[in-house]
Amino acid sequence: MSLDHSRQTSYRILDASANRAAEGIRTIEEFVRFGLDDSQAAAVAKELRHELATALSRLNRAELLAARDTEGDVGTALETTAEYSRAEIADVITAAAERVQQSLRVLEEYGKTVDVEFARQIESLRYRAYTHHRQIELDAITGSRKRRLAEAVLYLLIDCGRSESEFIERLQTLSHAGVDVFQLRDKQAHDRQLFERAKCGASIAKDCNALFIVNDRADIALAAGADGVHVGQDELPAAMARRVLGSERLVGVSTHTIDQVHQTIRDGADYIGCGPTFPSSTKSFGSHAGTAFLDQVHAETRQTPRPAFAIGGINRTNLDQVTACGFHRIAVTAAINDAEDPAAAARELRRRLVDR
Ligand SMILES: Cc1ncc(COP(=O)(O)OP(=O)(O)O)c(N)n1
Ligand SMILES: Cc1ncsc1CCOP(=O)(O)O
Ligand SMILES: [Mg+2]
Repeated sequence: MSLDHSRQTSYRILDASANRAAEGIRTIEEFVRFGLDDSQAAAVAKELRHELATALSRLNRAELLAARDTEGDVGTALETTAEYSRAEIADVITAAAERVQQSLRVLEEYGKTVDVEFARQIESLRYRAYTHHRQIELDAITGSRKRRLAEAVLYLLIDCGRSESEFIERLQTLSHAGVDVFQLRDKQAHDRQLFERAKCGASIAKDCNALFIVNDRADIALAAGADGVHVGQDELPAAMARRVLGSERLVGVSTHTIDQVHQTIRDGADYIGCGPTFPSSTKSFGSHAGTAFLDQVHAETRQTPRPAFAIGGINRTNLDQVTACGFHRIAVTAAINDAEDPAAAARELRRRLVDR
């Protein structure tokens, strides 16, 4: 092969692979943006696209275009049946992620014959794309809400607040301080106010990468676009809440006995609240399930993993008793909302839940 022909072959391969990589990255970016509504992941996806464009700008575009010969490409007629079998979005993402990895690898290898620095940039992009796309593939398969729930340790119950602006500020401050899940629980608020706050809270929480759950009301959770609902033992059964919300959103259920835990898991709840653990200034109870219940849940639910949040009177003073039961997820109201510095309280609780 003459030198000229060899260079033209490299450019022809680079041109085709660059297009495939860009298409694959864009396919995944669209899912992150419109399917996951995940602003952080969308920003990373956009960065990857720009990194590819920056690396490609090192190549001579005129040479790339001159080398392009789609009509003469013997590979265009070869299509596999697999290319047309995409039963679910997860299949689309898997195929796109594989396409990106393969085409970046091709760019890297043939790029070495043209510009070593280009090959280096592509290699670093390939690693970044691998990590990013792996997470998105997981999200597509398991659902991003479930993944974020699985990672959550600090869950805060909040009311509607004095005003919408105060509510927004509280959500933003506390999510930055480490609250993973917010639950709108306001027994005094009218439906309209609950709906308005739920709508606003769901949108703010999404931007902050936190989950937003509505207490008791599956209808309001759905109408407001919240991430899920939390129901108690005397409220809508989990299966009915699921019917209202569908499989994409989360259903959490309060449990006070081990039988309820087993039943709740059978009913398909995504997480459980376990308590009341200690006397609470937020809600009064005739009796408390206590830490003995937490011990029992921890011992019996290791085989059926569902995130379990201890609730009821938990604060910085008694937290160690909760973690000693093997619980590293808590749901609180007063410990954060009534603290002199709620953000500092959230940061401390989070640190102690994570540092084991
Ligand atoms: C996370 C979490 N766990 C338990 C509860 C209590 O729910 P419920 O028993 O329905 O009581 P109310 O909150 O409705 O008074 C919860 N809200 N969140
Ligand atoms: C709603 C609820 N259900 C069981 S305990 C509780 C209140 C939780 O708030 P606090 O953390 O202030 O006890
Ligand atoms: Mg309830």
